[in-house]
Amino acid sequence: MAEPPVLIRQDEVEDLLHYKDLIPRLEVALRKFSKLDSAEVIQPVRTTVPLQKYNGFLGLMPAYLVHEDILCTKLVCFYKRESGSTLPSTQATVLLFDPEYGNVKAVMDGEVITAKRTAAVSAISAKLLMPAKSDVLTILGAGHQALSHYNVFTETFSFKEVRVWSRRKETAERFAQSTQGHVTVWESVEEAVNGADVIVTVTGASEPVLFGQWVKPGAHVAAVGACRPDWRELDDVLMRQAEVYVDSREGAVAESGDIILSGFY
Ligand SMILES: NC(=O)C1=CN([C@@H]2O[C@H](COP(=O)(O)OP(=O)(O)OC[C@H]3O[C@@H](n4cnc5c(N)ncnc54)[C@H](O)[C@@H]3O)[C@@H](O)[C@H]2O)C=CC1
Ligand SMILES: O=C(O)C1=NCCCC1
Repeated sequence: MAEPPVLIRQDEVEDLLHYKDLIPRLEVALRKFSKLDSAEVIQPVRTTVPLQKYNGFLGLMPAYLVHEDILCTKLVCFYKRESGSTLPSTQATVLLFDPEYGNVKAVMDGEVITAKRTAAVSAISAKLLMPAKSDVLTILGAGHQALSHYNVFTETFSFKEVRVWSRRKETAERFAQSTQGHVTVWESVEEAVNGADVIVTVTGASEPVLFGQWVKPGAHVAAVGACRPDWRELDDVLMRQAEVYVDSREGAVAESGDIILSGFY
């Protein structure tokens, strides 16, 4: 009989998962995953189960890395919360399987994995695509992803200025007080992104918050928040003037509201 699974708690994942290890591993995995007809990473577009009563979704995200023989799945519930709600917007668990026997070997907290994996991928995109001289980073949104993006972007790059905007100024101020380095708080998106070289959008918005007319030509936008077909963060002008890179075309056209609703595809 198989051993019962190991349980890896959130604080343990936090201690074990470091960007210096995560980024190179993700670069390798993304390179394989993004290949057309990749046979090395089997990762179907996730299945989502609507939780209409709670304004949320359950996402099932299985993946198999063939050569490494790693079989796992993330199970994530995510919600659109009212402003000021104290309920979590994301809850995630990652299961690691023994691919030969099919038993679960480890049950891991997925909160930190979600925060760090997502931010690390944005940092990889910036490494490849941001202007060579990037001094100003603007983060739109001030939640969990904002913090993980702040951490990895300041650990990986040398920005002269980091700005934050959130729809409630107090939330942005709280965020700025929680960071290691200095962050300036801005009251409007237009001002916050004026002259920014890199913009990270990590809001729970359903309508565009970032408009193309405000974005400096050549700036890099890491668009993270609008991960449902009817959610948006970027307007049509920005989508039309941008060169768009995605990890998975299949996933993007099924799930990205910015791509689908702008008619980009
Ligand atoms: N693409 C991906 O792989 C991932 C996407 N996400 C998405 O990223 C977004 C942020 O996630 P978390 O930071 O974990 O959430 P969070 O709840 O911790 O923070 C959300 C932030 O967005 C702001 N916000 C909410 N509604 C807004 C609106 N209508 N307009 C402007 N700002 C609004 C909130 O005030 C808060 O600052 C969510 O939409 C989440 O679903 C999260 C994880 C992974
Ligand atoms: O990990 C992801 O991918 C998530 N997508 C939607 C929001 C929750 C996490």
